[in-house]
Amino acid sequence: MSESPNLLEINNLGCDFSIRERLGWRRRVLRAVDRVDLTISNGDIFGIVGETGSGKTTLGKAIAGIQRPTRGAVRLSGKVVSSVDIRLPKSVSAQMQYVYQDPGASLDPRWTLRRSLHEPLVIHSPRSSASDRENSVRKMVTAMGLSPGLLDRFPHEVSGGQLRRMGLARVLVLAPKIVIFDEPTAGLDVLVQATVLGLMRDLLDQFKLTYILISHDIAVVSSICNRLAVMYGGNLVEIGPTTQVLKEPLHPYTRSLLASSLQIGGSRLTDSLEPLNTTAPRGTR
Ligand SMILES: Nc1ncnc2c1ncn2[C@@H]1O[C@H](COP(=O)(O)OP(=O)(O)OP(=O)(O)O)[C@@H](O)[C@H]1O
Repeated sequence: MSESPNLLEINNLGCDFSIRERLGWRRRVLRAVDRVDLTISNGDIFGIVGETGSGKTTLGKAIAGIQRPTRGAVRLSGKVVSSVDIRLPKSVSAQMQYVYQDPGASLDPRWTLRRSLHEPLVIHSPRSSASDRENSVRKMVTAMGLSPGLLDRFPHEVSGGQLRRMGLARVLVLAPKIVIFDEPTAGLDVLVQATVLGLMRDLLDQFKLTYILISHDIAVVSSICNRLAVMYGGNLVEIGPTTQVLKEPLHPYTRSLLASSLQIGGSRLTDSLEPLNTTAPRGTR
């Protein structure tokens, strides 16, 4: 079988939840994600933007294999890795990493940072030697701009920014192909946002990564992503190169998202209208 040119292909993906009616015990089906078709190429920084409850996190988790889809399939390099009846195998799950809003917060407060950073390698490469693991961990911590000396400390003994970087190091030490960031800059002030986005960019180049970036903030997504999808009510209503989506939004929801973002922080958004990759096709539904 010839290898697909797309790193990731998502076909007709859907995720339903069974939820209880407001009154009584009857249940109904909520289509959190429906009929999502997407292709992501090597090196893409692909943004998914939409309002709260539009299904961004559910979609991200379904792609990463954390949420089992109800319909459709996810293919990595042409091979089905997740569908209704296929659960992401361990060998593949290391290749697609999901990063929660603050990756530092997921580090165990009772463990030294060294133990937390070794742990994913112990799970995914159980035959690796302790010294090989230590080398990989030190290399990654250094790439994050941190001193390996910090590895002897506990989470409460480093700064918030250092902890966030340690959390990211824990994800990247597995050498994933695709990293899915869920709201990586939410709750940060604009200067720290810029630092986090700058670090993400550096790591992408250094480790040849591909990103999916989930955010409710179209200005943040536009500042770093070369392609953008707009999510509304569980559907991707618009997909295209970032510059085109910003300049010529096709869907009314995208237009209203842009209008409200321009009112809040217009200069940030217009700054990101610099030419990015405009060659990829776009569409709306
Ligand atoms: N485990 C679950 N059980 C039932 N409903 C769920 C579950 N997870 C999410 N939902 C619902 O699915 C819909 C999509 O949720 P999701 O978290 O994917 O949205 P989102 O766009 O990421 O929102 P936010 O920006 O607020 O994080 C929402 O209506 C949510 O209430």
